[in-house]
Amino acid sequence: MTQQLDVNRVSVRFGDFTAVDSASITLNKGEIGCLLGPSGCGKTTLLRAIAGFQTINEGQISVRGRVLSTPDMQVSPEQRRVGMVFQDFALFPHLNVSANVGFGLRHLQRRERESRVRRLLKMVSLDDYAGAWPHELSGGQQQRVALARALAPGPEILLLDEPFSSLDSELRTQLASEVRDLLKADGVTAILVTHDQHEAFAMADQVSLLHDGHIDQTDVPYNLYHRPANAFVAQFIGGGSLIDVTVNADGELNDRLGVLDMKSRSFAPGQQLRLLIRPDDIEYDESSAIQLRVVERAFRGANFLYELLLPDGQHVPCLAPSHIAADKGSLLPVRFNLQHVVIFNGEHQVFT
Ligand SMILES: Nc1ncnc2c1ncn2[C@@H]1O[C@H](COP(=O)(O)OP(=O)(O)OP(=O)(O)O)[C@@H](O)[C@H]1O
Repeated sequence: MTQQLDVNRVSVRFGDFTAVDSASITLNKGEIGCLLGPSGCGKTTLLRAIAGFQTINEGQISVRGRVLSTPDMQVSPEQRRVGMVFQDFALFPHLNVSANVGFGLRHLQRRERESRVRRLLKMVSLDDYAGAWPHELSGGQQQRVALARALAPGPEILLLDEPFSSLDSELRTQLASEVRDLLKADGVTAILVTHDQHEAFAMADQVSLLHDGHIDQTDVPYNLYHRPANAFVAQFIGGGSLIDVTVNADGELNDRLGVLDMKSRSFAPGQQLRLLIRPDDIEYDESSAIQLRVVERAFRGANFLYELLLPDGQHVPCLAPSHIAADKGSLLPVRFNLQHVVIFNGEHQVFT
């Protein structure tokens, strides 16, 4: 497979502060990557470096084998064949939909330009809106126009910077998977920046989770969830809690969790481990003898997300149907149902 993007050990510093720390990403042609992470982790800085708006202090960025950035050299953004879609649509308000999409195609003959614009509008299902003005379109439609405009010149790589964040959350995930289908159908290589894991999972083939400027893990969404490389990834993805546990004399973890057989995992009695508890690992069960006190609760529509207190003072999350409405301070009968046991020894996951 042809390698399209190669970001090789790139660092970006602002004075003494390292915003991106030796980040590496490779994408093959047609692959969709994602930079995911909390605010301030360096996502936008890295994307800007790939676009050519940001100088780098270490490493190298290449697209299709052509070196675009090193600490000593930087190809300008216009010469990179990189398309960009931003959060705020940024359509030209005085141009209609067709003219917006055709904006980067002015070098083409009129007939060729019109036919490419038609094809792109069809691709984003807006062929009936060619003559419409941006203000006549919904947010989702405007973002599809912005996407068609960015794709019009045939970029070698498309960069999407929080493209759906001004849309409401339901539309966001839906549009993310629609855009994925469009990019896949056209074989476009793309990188999405987002802090929303649902958007990341709906759209990307591989997700790089950034934390304080460095990439903690690059993986397919399934592995980020089920095989998190470290405690940060485990807690960021899926909103879990890591609790301290001790292996008992029989080689089991059995205190408040019900028995988990650790024998096959070669842990020594007395060994201290950390166990990842995700909200859906703890179920409401009115017949259970385990009763945990409610510390916090948040209404999530179909569910309540509870924070529960373990006898030793640690907190765990629990997702319960919203008809189970236990007040703060009351006891909730629960059962641990650990579908996928994720165990950490110190910072690192123990693969079992
Ligand atoms: N031009 C700059 N000068 C100094 N510091 C900067 C500059 N640009 C970004 N930073 C700092 O670098 C860090 C990373 O910023 P960046 O915008 O890349 O984060 P982000 O992950 O995209 O965050 P967000 O999701 O909030 O946009 C932040 O601490 C930010 O304050």
